[in-house]
Amino acid sequence: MSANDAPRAKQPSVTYDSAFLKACRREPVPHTPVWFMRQAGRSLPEYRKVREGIPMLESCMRPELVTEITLQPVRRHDVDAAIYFSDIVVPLKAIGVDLDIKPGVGPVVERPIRTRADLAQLRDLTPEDVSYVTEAIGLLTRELGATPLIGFAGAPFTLASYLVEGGPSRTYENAKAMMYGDPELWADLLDRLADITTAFLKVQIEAGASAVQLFDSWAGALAPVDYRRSVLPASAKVFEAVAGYGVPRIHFGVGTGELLSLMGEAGADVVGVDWRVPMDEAVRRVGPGKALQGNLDPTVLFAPTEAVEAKTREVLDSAADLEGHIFNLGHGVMPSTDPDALTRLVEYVHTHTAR
Ligand SMILES: Cc1c2[nH]c(c1CCC(=O)O)Cc1[nH]c(c(CCC(=O)O)c1C)Cc1[nH]c(c(CCC(=O)O)c1C)Cc1[nH]c(c(C)c1CCC(=O)O)C2
Repeated sequence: MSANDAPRAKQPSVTYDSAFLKACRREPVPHTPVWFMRQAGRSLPEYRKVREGIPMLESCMRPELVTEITLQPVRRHDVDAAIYFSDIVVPLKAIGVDLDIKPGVGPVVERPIRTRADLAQLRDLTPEDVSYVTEAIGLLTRELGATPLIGFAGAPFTLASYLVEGGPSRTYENAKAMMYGDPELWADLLDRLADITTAFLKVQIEAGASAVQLFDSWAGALAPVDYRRSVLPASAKVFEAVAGYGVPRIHFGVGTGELLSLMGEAGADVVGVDWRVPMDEAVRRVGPGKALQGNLDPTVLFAPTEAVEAKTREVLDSAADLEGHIFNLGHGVMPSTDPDALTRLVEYVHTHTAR
């Protein structure tokens, strides 16, 4: 099936005119829309309460719990979009990869993928493998009404980094050794992950997600030449495969200042920017025709309110000439962030950009 034959998403028309989707489409907005990566999670006491005694991956498979956790930051902060509560390794778990999310560590893979034979761990993902996602998104879109829901998945490189290393890494030495030493195996691994990621995004869009974000969180570890040759083709395959749905596609990574133009080239409608590159410079690197998302340093929220406001002003000023700007942090909310600081930040952006 080519991208253009893709079934149309069950796009709830009530979300179409939201500030978030307008900004993604680079249309005029009533105010700059705001949401936060990792807005659902450990910064919220109500999250810690409902998660008590339930392991992370198990919580991702309970539709009522997923719905409640996804809605918590929307109720509390008045953000312009919800992000589906899950994790990038959920689709891998769903096809039977032996992995767990260890508190304070992150995803840990029992049998890391190092040889061609290890690829057998990765079969195709079917909607039945993640029926709880379809169910949760059905519940969520009803509750959310006019507030758009963002679906997401891990990009092939970031997923591969966990699968090859066996867990979080600072250097990605095993993944890079495969990329340089056995380019064919590497390309086959990323291609298989692209198909799994595509299937997972399609489930979310067909269930009612209004936009999707591809997290290539660790792509910043790569030089542009290696990103273009060994990573971009797999991410581009994902973006192309969901293009026909017409929902905005966001592409995000950390430390990707030198990759911004390539990340746009991969096929995104919106490029996420971390805090290291100001938005006016980011737009020059990405080029015309794409909206940008970002980019307040998440650690700024630990400073007094006046400092948060001054740094927020800087972001808004550097984004003032953008055609489409979605305000976000440059990476996820840190667990020890004061949730009230997030609520104040949303209100500040809304009032200072009201048109
Ligand atoms: C790299 C990555 C992962 N997971 C994710 C990424 C890409 C985003 C990024 O760059 O931060 C994506 C993710 N993970 C989670 C979300 C929820 C939705 C949201 O953004 O609000 C999203 C979008 C929940 C989660 N994912 C995880 C938690 C914490 C687990 C818990 O609450 O018990 C949550 C709320 C676990 C996880 N999962 C992962 C890590 C590094 C960790 C943290 C480990 C730790 O410090 O404990 C892998």
